Amino acid sequence: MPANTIHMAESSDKRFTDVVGVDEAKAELEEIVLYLKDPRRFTRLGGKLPRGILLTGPPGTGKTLLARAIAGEAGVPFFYTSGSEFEEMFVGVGAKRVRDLFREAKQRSPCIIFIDEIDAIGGSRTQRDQQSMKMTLNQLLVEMDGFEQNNGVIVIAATNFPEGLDRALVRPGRFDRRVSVPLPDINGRLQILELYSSKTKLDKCVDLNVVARGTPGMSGADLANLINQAALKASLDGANAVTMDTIEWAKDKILMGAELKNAVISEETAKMTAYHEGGHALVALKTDGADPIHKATIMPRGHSLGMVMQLPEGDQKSLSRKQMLARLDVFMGGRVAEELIFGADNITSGASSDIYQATSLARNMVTQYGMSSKVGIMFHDLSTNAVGGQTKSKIDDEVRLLLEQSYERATALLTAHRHDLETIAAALMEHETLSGAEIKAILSGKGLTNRNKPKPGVLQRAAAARSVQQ
Ligand SMILES: Nc1ncnc2c1ncn2[C@@H]1O[C@H](COP(=O)(O)OP(=O)(O)OP(=O)(O)O)[C@@H](O)[C@H]1O
Ligand SMILES: [Zn+2]
Repeated sequence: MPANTIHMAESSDKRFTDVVGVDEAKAELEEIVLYLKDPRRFTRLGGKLPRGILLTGPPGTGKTLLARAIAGEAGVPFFYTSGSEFEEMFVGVGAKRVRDLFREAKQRSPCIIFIDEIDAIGGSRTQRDQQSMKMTLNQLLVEMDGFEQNNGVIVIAATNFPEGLDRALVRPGRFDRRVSVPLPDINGRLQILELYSSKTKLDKCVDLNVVARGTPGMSGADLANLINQAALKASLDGANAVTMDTIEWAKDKILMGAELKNAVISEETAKMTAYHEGGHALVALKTDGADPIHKATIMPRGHSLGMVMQLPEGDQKSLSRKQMLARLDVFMGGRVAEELIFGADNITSGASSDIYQATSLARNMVTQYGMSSKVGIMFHDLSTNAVGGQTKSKIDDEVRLLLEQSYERATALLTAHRHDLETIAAALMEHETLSGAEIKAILSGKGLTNRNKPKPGVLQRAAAARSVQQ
């Protein structure tokens, strides 16, 4: 096949309603649709557009689908390519392909060029032929630099590894708008499950809220697959509807097939994480000098099962001793909560990063900030041999003391407010993510007011209506 006929424009029948649970990304992309519908009018009215848009996020979260939906909404041609495709057939033709692609796209404008896995040409690793890749990448940069604002071609690229991209690609005037397409939260998962089960007959025992709660870490593609597998199994079994058991079966099947096994967490782990993060949050809330909580979450991300994010107030170039002690206490809060609720035998390794951070802070207090009377106001450089054995052990004693006292303060605090800890943990298990304000509202008994809780979808409402009737 001659290289210049390889790029065929598709017409997309996808719409924004086909992509759910990623509302923020959709909102950010809406103006692109307006632009594509009438590029000249848009720019005449003063609209400024990014040249290229980078969709970032884990596999299967709907990046390709979103790009197709933009084309569908705007009614413009969609050129699909993937980074690996440029090089895979004949090494060295990548640059020519890029040139051909853009030429064709300009002829069909307004239109969308979508480049999946852009890291395959724009990344630094895994390339067989560095020289050829560079030429491909350079050609892409040349094409993008040659764009005029109103020529009607929008380039959208997707990657799972934005960090690995060549700097030149993300410079202003190139892929200068980044839109994140994250794994869906509980509400998003519910919407995706509803979308894909709308054409499937569900038994009334199926509560998609429960399924959504039990599938953290799954992407949209996983959830679509979950419903599909369950429907297949039900029809093979000759059943006339998908039951909760069938869904459990499908979930196991998917988890076994994927590395997701670690990503999707068990109910038990979720509970442990909820108390752990709840412990951090409650100590932060009740300790004078601690930074305010931005949010707490038990959504797994990377290697972490959850986290509490704090927002330091103002611009903190230096911290007081009181603020440092508060930080130590907040670090301790996670482990202390685990121990308090589940017993000393059941504490987990989940606190290892907390312990590491607390220890480094305590050590800095002793060796760099002159905050230990026993060690004195003196800088000790532990990375050299300049610190004698006796001093070293004195330093260790002081660090240990700081950590132990902090552990005791956190234990006293969480023991006294155990009920609040349970309230936060329960709310985290229900909602996965809570803002600082929401945590305060829950503790003051106000509950969550204007939060878009997982709304009972059509199917649940129907199921609820059925169960009331019976
Ligand atoms: N948010 C979503 N809403 C509806 N369907 C989704 C969503 N996310 C994923 N899907 C389903 O999963 C399929 C795969 O998603 P898609 O190819 O768009 O993911 P991607 O983010 O481009 O993944 P990759 O990084 O692996 O290319 C879609 O065709 C769709 O069926
Ligand atoms: Zn922790």
